[in-house]
Amino acid sequence: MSEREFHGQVTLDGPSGTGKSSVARAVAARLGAAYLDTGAMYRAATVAVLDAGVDPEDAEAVARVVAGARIEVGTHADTERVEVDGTDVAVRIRGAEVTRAVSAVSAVPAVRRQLVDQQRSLVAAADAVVVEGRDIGTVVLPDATVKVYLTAAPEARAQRRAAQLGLTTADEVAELAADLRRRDEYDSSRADSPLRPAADAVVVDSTDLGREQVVDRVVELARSAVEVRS
Ligand SMILES: Nc1ncnc2c1ncn2[C@@H]1O[C@H](COP(=O)(O)OP(=O)(O)OP(=O)(O)O)[C@@H](O)[C@H]1O
Ligand SMILES: Nc1ccn([C@H]2C[C@H](O)[C@@H](COP(=O)(O)O)O2)c(=O)n1
Repeated sequence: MSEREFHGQVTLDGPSGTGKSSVARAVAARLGAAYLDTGAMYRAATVAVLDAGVDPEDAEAVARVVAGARIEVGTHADTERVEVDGTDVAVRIRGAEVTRAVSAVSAVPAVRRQLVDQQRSLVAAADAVVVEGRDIGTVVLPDATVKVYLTAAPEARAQRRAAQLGLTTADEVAELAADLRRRDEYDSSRADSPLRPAADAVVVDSTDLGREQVVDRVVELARSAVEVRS
């Protein structure tokens, strides 16, 4: 099978900063597949909550605000489109204010139901798609063609994130590491759809792998899965 003949779904789940987005985009480009960043959807929902002046820990109010928000994301690997009620929030969703609040918003079951429905509709419209998040292999697409759970040592993740943001001091890296730990803990311990590998996921530890090596591994898994099925 050539890479471009892939039809199906590749899921990439894992903790924060393991390389899901960068790997998923590159895999989608190699496979000629659509790309869905579900974290961006929870981040967009968080923008709506913050703009409504609602406490992210107030589950009822959060659910009400998100139910009334129009959240739209693109599915092209080479461009990012994220809008809330027609406003472009692609840059804002990556800011510290949203990052601090997103775990609480994404733990609200009604928010998850709404966004999972939307994610499944977007996936259904694509012949081939790479989807990244926390619960894609376990909840959103339990019958996906290939499931990958990406991990990396916490120190490597903090260093990579620091390099990405241009932060250099030990204090800055320590702060990033603490934020990653806090989000992992929150995302893994919530009652609804906690972060965990699906039973049939292939675990890929990227601590000692370059990004391209991880991409090669995932593309190879996609190719093998289709060959085994055909
Ligand atoms: N194997 C790798 N080796 C070195 N750096 C990497 C590797 N994979 C990804 N990176 C870099 O690590 C940083 C974090 O990656 P990325 O944003 O893709 O992670 P993520 O899992 O999507 O994070 P989050 O869940 O917080 O959105 C980026 O700068 C990316 O280029
Ligand atoms: N399928 C998903 C995707 C994301 N989340 C939550 C948990 C994360 O902390 C947050 C932001 O995701 P990121 O952009 O860092 O990948 O959104 C989730 O619960 N389920």
